[in-house]
Amino acid sequence: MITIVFKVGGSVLNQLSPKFYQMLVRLKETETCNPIIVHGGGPEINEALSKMNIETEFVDGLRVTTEEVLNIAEMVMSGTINKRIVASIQSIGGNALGLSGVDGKLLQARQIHNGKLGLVGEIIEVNTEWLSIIMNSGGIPVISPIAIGEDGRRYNVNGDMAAGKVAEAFQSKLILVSNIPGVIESVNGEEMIHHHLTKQQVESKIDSGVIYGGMIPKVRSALASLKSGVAESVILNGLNPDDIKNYLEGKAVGTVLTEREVEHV
Ligand SMILES: Nc1ncnc2c1ncn2[C@@H]1O[C@H](COP(=O)(O)OP(=O)(O)O)[C@@H](O)[C@H]1O
Ligand SMILES: CC(=O)N[C@@H](CCC(=O)OP(=O)(O)O)C(=O)O
Repeated sequence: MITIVFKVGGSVLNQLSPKFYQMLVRLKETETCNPIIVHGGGPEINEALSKMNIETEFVDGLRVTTEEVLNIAEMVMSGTINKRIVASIQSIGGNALGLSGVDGKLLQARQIHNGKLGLVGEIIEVNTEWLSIIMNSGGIPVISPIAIGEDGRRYNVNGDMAAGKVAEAFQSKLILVSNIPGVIESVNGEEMIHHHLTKQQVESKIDSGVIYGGMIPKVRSALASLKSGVAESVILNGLNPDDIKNYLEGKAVGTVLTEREVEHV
């Protein structure tokens, strides 16, 4: 059975309709695919930090992470958010197992940018054995992107980047579920969605500022995972559950990312 990695962004987590989880449970029950959820939690981490009067800063969509910030990110993502998703799936009869990248060394990371962003990591290895055991036992893994280093330290990893690496490890499709209908650009005062973007187009839209903030790690990790054999990556609107259904039925929704130009876009 094929695996599909669903990255659920913090932007959309609390607004997802029960239909979303029902669809995942149905995909699993009908043996259409093995879903894996990797989630984020940026807005809730911001909220927790602000309540504690801790300032936070992002560089190209990545949070500068001190030990203090890491502890809060872990509390929010591996604790509250992860268990909330697991409970949502369980409440509709699904069987979910919530873990962070630290558990069972599920996600091994190393520090990036020579530590300039603090305890921010990138995934170097995914423990597919543990994940396969969960999936083969009927479970839906729900993963929080706090990872563990070979040095034994925990690292904060952007959710999109973690999801891209999990998709890469399983050579699976990657569906990035966010609160926008895809990559949007304002042309002559009107907003349009790019239904298809290549690597080259993405880089030029980052340079020109059309793609900014949290969309940067999203598009970059989607493209990076493609290089390693992932069939396709797509950015979809989780606020419209039909988007995902339509996408799985082969209809043109959201923004599909490919290495190069393809026909039928
Ligand atoms: N060209 C773009 N099209 C759509 N959204 C964009 C674009 N560039 C930047 N963004 C921003 O990226 C956000 C999605 O990234 P992020 O907030 O990290 O989402 P998530 O929490 O779902 O991972 C959008 O809400 C929007 O503010
Ligand atoms: C290093 C880094 O930036 N980590 C992210 C992890 C959460 C995340 O990615 O959340 P979204 O998916 O909601 O954006 C952060 O601390 O916000």
